[in-house]
Amino acid sequence: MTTTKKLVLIGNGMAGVWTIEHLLKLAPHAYEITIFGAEPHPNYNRILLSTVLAGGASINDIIINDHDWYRDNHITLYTGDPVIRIDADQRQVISASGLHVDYDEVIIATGSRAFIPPIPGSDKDGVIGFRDIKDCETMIATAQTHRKAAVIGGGLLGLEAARGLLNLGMDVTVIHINEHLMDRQLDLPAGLMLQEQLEAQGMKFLLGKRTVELTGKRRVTGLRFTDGESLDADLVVMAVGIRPNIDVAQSSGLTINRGIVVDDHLHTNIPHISAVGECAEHRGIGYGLVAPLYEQGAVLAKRLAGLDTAGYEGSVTSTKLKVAGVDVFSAGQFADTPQTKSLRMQDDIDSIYKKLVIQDGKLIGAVLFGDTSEGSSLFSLIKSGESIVGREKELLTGYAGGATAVSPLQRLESMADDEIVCGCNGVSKAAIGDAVLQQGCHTMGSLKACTKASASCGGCAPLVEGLLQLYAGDSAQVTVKEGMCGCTSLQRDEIVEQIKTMGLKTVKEVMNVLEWREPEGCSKCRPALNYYLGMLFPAEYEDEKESRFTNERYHANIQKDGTYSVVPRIYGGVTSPADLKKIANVAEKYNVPLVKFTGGQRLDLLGIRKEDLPKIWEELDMPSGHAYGKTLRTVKTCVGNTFCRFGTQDAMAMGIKMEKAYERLTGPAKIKLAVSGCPRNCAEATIKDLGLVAIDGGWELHVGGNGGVKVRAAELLCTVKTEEEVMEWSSAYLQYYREHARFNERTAAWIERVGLDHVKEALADQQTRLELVSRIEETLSYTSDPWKEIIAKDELRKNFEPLHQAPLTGSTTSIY
Ligand SMILES: Cc1cc2nc3c(=O)[nH]c(=O)nc-3n(C[C@H](O)[C@H](O)[C@H](O)COP(=O)(O)OP(=O)(O)OC[C@H]3O[C@@H](n4cnc5c(N)ncnc54)[C@H](O)[C@@H]3O)c2cc1C
Ligand SMILES: NC(=O)c1ccc[n+]([C@@H]2O[C@H](COP(=O)([O-])OP(=O)(O)OC[C@H]3O[C@@H](n4cnc5c(N)ncnc54)[C@H](O)[C@@H]3O)[C@@H](O)[C@H]2O)c1
Ligand code: SF4
Ligand code: FES
Repeated sequence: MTTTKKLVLIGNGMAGVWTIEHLLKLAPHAYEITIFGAEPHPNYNRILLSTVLAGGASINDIIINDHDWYRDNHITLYTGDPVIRIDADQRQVISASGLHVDYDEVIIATGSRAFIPPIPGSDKDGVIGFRDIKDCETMIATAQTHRKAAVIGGGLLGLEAARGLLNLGMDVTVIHINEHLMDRQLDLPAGLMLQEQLEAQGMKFLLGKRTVELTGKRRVTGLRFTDGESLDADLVVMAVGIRPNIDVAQSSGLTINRGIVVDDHLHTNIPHISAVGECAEHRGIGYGLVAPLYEQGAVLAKRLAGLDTAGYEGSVTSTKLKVAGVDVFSAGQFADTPQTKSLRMQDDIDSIYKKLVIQDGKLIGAVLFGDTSEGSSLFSLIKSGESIVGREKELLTGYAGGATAVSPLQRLESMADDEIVCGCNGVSKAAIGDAVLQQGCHTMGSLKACTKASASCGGCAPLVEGLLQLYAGDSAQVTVKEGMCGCTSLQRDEIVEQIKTMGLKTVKEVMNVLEWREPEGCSKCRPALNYYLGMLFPAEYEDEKESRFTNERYHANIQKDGTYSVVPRIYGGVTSPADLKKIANVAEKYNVPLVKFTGGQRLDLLGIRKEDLPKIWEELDMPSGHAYGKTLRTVKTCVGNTFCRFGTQDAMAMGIKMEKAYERLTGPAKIKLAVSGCPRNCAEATIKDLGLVAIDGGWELHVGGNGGVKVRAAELLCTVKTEEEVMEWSSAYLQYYREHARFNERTAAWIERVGLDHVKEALADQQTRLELVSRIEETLSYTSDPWKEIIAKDELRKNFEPLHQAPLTGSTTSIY
């Protein structure tokens, strides 16, 4: 007869208890289990403390296993009683309260604690880390009585803490030692984009700053920095990294380096004592994210269950910042080395950045900002180590589709059953398969409720969705794709309809009333709602600057080195000596590094510092060219019949008339126009959103063209005789597009989707056209020149002052 062995787990946290859960599945009756926890709570999801702080969940919501679970599984739980020592000779675990518990096997899973750097004053009241429920409760309580918070450390934890404190109504400044945020996960361009988006949410930053003292008597009142500057603060949250909890191991004679040294089977140097989680160090690495810890736990559980296991060989990690409204993803090695090659794509209009790091033909790292939809498939590629030769660029643009050697479906099929799909919640492929096939979960919602997959950071949602489709086939009801983003399942037309019928007037109101899943929305839905509201209520709606992308907030295009470009409006591409002189004078005075003609026949001044923008606009005294926004950009013209012997109409005059009529017009996406004086079409009018081509005795209106990534020839909408008719049809078409396209949808994609016949039909009736004309005219009547507005208002000018500007280049140094 075999006797049940005694297993003691030290540490009631995420890695340890997950190992026990796994063990119970593999060998339910093999051990009599005792768990010691230093905290007074049952096992909870530490990851979701950020969500609790941000107001998105309660403490109860984040409990993984309540007291009943321990009881049902015959586990003895001692909470609030830390273990102080293991007596390996006596095979006993000794707790602070004096308990001695016998063991056959013991697991140390004591995790980490927040690193509190030895800055003078860091022991004052009001200085805390962010690690457990207690810290979270302290922050929530402090926000009720105090206002100013400082977070030291601009990493994942610091930024999630800062977002939570903002939600609690505090004025929050993040102090970061390096020149860009999340320097352990992101490169400079992504770090800068992140900073811009968080600033727009109200977060303040002091970058490249080292704190030397926390001031105040008993309670902290402020911080002092090496450069002599200071900052007031009633609460200081330290988020500068973690240190493994090794006290028990130290007092028990285990081998310790930075963490408790373990081999591939999670053995320590003393028999029958294993370690798992953040307290363990495997092959010189201590992990600070749950996915690798669960992989360790799976190996340990198998070994303790007496099953063969190949051992743990280390993990590639991926992270996703859990801040609503910001999409950031980083996996593997993001920094360049002499052995690596990288591909980058930067879209400053929509604030999207992608970087792939490649070594020996394999993907070894990726950084995504703004559009993280490819995150999980890139991460799978990094983990699989398969060759990506020949499809690197498709992977970067996200158009890999059929070009991949292994299709996404094949990759999902070839995943091992015990591979973790949702790192945050330790959900394996097999668990998802079970939920779909055995428990009938055929929607993302039911799958989430059943397995918790995708319920934390959301980074695994595309992978979970792929598996849902793999297992459920045609009966999968994938709802996430239906909405305009993951925050809602409503489609664009439903949202616009609801805004109209319910008279919703602000982005916040729309999100509240239409029950957004993410209370703050995300970088996809916020700008979209802002546009729809402005389009529907041009007279009353106050544009929400924080919902706009960087370029539109600063009315200039941000460049890859953090400087801006300025493009003044030159109607129809026709300029004058006086305007050219103004541009030349400004370029000379401000040492503008580059002056260049754009593809749209304008002059672009590149390399301008943010703080110089208002002065330059003032001195130029020209209207904004809106080269940065989802607006009318340019009307390109040929010389037409004024000079050209082939010309049949005055293309320049027509182009200038149109540009004056529609300048400052906002749209779902940018809008480009052109006018050619004859069918030779020198202004390339047939690859524009709206292009006029002159013919004998009239004009052809071509629509839905595009000369960008996916070239599309425009289609003929109509042929008209007079300039008045040109303006009537143009206005009606542009307004119809404004009212019906999805946010971010260029006319080319829109017409491709709805069909030219639909547009022709919609505009066929003159009465309808005139109503559209009157609506576009009303909208245009409320617009004003943004540069002039900023020049005139001190409070707007202030936004351009170099407040806490990080140096734009330089090396990253670190820490402690
Ligand atoms: C706010 C926050 C957000 C996070 N977000 C993410 C995320 O989005 N994604 C991600 O992958 N990771 C995230 N992490 C990190 C993740 O929570 C940790 O990697 C994970 O919790 C580590 O698990 P662990 O079991 O090793 O340690 P823990 O979960 O810390 O558990 C260790 C437990 O042991 C207890 N203990 C310590 N000493 C003793 C002792 N002597 N006796 C008894 N008990 C003891 C501790 O009190 C603790 O309860 C986040 C962390 C925080 C703080
Ligand atoms: N979404 C997520 O995945 C998530 C969220 C929260 C926490 N975590 C995990 O929790 C752990 C702790 O997170 P973290 O952000 O503290 O660690 P981190 O090491 O990722 O970041 C700490 C940051 O603080 C900066 N720093 C260091 N010393 C500083 C100083 N004296 N002054 C100002 N800045 C300083 C560093 O440059 C670094 O960027 C990590 O393991 C992290 O992976 C993950
Ligand atoms: S499009 Fe015709 S009118 Fe215009 S420049 Fe070319 S040839 Fe001349
Ligand atoms: S990986 Fe974070 S929720 Fe699944």
